[in-house]
Amino acid sequence: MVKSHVKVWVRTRPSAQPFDGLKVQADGKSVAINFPKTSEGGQVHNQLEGLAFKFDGVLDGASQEDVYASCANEVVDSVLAGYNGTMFCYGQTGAGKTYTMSGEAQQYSRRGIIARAIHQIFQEIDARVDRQYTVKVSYLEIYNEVLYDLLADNPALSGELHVLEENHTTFVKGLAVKEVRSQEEALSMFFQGDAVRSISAHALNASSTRSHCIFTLHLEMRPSGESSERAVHAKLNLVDLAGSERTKKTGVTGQALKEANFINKSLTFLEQTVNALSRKEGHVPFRQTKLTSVLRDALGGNCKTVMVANVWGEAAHLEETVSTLRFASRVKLIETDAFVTESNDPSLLVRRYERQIKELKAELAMRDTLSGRGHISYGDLSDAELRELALLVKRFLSGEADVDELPADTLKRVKETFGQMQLAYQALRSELQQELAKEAAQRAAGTASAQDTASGMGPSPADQATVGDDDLERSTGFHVGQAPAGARPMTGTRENDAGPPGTAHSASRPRTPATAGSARPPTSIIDKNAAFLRFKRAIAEGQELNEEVKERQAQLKQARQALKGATFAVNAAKRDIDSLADAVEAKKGAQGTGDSGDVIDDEECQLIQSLKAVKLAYRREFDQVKELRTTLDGCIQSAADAQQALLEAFNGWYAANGGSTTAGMAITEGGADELDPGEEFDRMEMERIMATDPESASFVAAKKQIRRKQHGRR
Ligand SMILES: Nc1ncnc2c1ncn2[C@@H]1O[C@H](COP(=O)(O)OP(=O)(O)OP(=O)(O)O)[C@@H](O)[C@H]1O
Repeated sequence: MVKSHVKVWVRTRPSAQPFDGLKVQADGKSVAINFPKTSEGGQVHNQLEGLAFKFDGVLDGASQEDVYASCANEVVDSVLAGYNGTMFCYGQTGAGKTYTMSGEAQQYSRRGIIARAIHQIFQEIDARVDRQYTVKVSYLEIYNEVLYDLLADNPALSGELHVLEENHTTFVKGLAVKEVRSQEEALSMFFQGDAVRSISAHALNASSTRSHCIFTLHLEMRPSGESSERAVHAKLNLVDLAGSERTKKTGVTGQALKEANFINKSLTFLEQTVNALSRKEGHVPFRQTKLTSVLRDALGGNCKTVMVANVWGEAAHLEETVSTLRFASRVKLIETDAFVTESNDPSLLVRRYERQIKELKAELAMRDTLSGRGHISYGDLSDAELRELALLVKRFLSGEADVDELPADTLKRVKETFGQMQLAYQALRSELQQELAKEAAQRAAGTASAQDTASGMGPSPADQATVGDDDLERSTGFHVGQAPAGARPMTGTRENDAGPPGTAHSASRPRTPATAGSARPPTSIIDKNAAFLRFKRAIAEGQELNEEVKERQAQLKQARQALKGATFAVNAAKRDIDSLADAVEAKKGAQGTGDSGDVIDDEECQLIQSLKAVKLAYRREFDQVKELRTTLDGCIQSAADAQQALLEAFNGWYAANGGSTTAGMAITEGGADELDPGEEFDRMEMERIMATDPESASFVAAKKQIRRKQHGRR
């Protein structure tokens, strides 16, 4: 942070009738004013004979070039070094503020500070190959306490700007900040804005500017290339204030009087602000007016600031000159704290983080390989993996897979497993509710038409839907039991009520694998499972596809084993490397570090050669692990594809044979295949029991289980 006082320079406007009581001292920094005597020989000014002021410099009769070199050049250098800078011209109407800041547009030699600053900035940009710059410009006008954007397409309609405060700094919300790529572009922006500035003829100035204007150059600088995501931001505010005037003296009326009142009021607030700052008061009334709000940083914040006090050194303007110099001497007391503002470029930061993630993943993969976990993937599960997991969860729920088979290698897989369980649970609950409702409805209808049934007119018991079917139980792992009389489906607990449409894939919800998703309509799951069995066993297409599934699953198993073997070999090689490296170190230690340290004996030479060989073997094994990992991925996909093909073919066949393609189906991979004719008979028997005498279902089921165990023993 650089603490500095605001630098103040005084510039005198050339005059044909200079006031001889105004003297610039030999040091080039001080001004002395000797007040004239009244006709009666008294003092005109508060009984004072004179006043003396000292500034950073007095520019008397100085050319535009000299003015720039003396007081502007240094600020612009600071801005190019990353500090904010502000230059402002203050003085009475007609004292030469606009001439100093903007100059005379028609004459190049008389161009002002703005044009010269633009030139200096672009000259520096052209000369620096080690830095990249982005330059933007804005042009703000404060006229009668309203903010206007002089670079807006229609500046007259741009009065919707607001000064906002953020982190003790202010900015104008809505002000256009336009990028310029060359000196020409920046200058044409400046001229374009200048052309729409509020100018009107005045008694003291034929082309008086009736507003405060701030032309700002916004710079963003960073080292060339992509090496750094840090960027430095700096602003250069070039401010041309409207001129103060004594309206009684100038006799302005109408619009000019209104403008003068606004100008004087805002300059009075500026003076109050400067007074508070110079006296280091606790409260500084920045917010009293737009001007002080906008100049907040320049006056007491993060900025290097220079003021040019323009004076019109004629006897007629003595009072205004004294007032300007008094104000200037107070401004000189103000301290600012300038510091370089750095920010991070988000796009470059993202690239750096991506690089880091890649490196960390590689590191993790290496560690996993070394610890025998080379097959683990930390990324999102592919659709094939998701389908495989859904099948595994279903097998687990139906009791066909052991809990040890569930993945526990990464948190992602564990979470996904729970997600799949949640999906399966919701689907089952929905199906069961529907089955229960159907059953209850049928029972109610059965009571009502008992007469019809007795006379053989109702549906046969075997045709009725069942609850607690053994196959269902087997496929889900849940015991359904018996629906209580009068059971009704629960409301508001359907699968679809789990969330609004489209939320099923949100981060907090389990992802639905392509073959296992979608809400299921009330169709008999048992019938469809039985049909699936038939399709795989008795239908040629189903048999063929089922064989394919089995073959690919066998390949998958083989690929897993191969990967396991290769991982084991890598670990063995790593262990060999470690022990050989230890042996080499031990040998070196035993030989000591004398002059003969570079000479090695046969044994050490052999150890080193073995180490080299093992390292080579390790590299080979490691490459093989990588290759096998790719093969395994392919096998997972291929097995899932085969399963998918089987399901699709089955659905087609099922629909063609009168089944509903939307009916839910518990895929009992392998398990359902194991139903023998006896079990098939059991299942049919259970269906019949549930239809005729549901209360005996538990009894029958228990018997059946015993039968199954006996069958297993056989
Ligand atoms: N140093 C100077 N050298 C030559 N001409 C000057 C100088 N200073 C001012 N002038 C001339 O004086 C006139 C008034 O100057 P200018 O418009 O810059 O005053 P101002 O302080 O901006 O007034 P206002 O507040 O009314 O806008 C202009 O015609 C300008 O060319």
